[in-house]
Amino acid sequence: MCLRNLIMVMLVNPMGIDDANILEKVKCMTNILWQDGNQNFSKALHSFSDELTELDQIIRKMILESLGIEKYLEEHMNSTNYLLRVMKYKGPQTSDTKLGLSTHTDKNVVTILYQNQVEGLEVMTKDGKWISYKPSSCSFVVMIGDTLHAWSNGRLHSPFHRVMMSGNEARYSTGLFSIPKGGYIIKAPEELVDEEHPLLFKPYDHVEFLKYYYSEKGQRDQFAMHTFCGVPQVYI
Ligand SMILES: O=C(O)CCC(=O)C(=O)O
Ligand SMILES: [Fe+2]
Repeated sequence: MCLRNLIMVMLVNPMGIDDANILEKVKCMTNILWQDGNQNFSKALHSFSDELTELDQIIRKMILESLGIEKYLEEHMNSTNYLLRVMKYKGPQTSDTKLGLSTHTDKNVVTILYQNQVEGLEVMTKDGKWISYKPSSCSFVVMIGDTLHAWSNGRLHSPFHRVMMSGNEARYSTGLFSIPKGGYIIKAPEELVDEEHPLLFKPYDHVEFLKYYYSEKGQRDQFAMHTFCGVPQVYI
């Protein structure tokens, strides 16, 4: 079991599919799970991922446009792959609240979450308060990850979030994660760095960062990105 799964050990069972927007890649996974490959399931997962990939790109385009740096659009879109994670959180069978998924920030670019009617997702506000998300069948949660926080030189914030569970019902959720390709160097565009906005993170490779994040030290480090490549700030 990898460390990523160890932190999820409490109530959640995740399954991840790399490149879920490519049908053949989804089939590789469903062929392992079902003898006949379960075509309906693989098609449903693929078309869901495909639609969310489009949504991810619309969101990222809006962000780049709002920051006035559309010229990086193509590079930005080409720098990522997509992972779909499907998760089941067991109901803890008690009215006490139990930790389903521990507090973390996402490490990727953008995450799009969708879930059934069972509540549990909580997001931390900037003043440190937890707010809970009330799910609805027609809403998605968009979460900014550490990569976009670093790339935007802090203009976008990657919030701490967690899942808290109570009661008997299982919570099912899915997340589509846009993830930087290995070897692609994440570096804030020069347009976003100036005297008022000094560089927050040194350029880095996401795969190298993940090696640190999944190390024993990294797993205990809530500010892993800062430790790994943060630029110490001098306040005068
Ligand atoms: O299940 C959820 O809604 C959240 C999952 C999550 O935060 C994650 O996989 O990073
Ligand atoms: Fe998350």
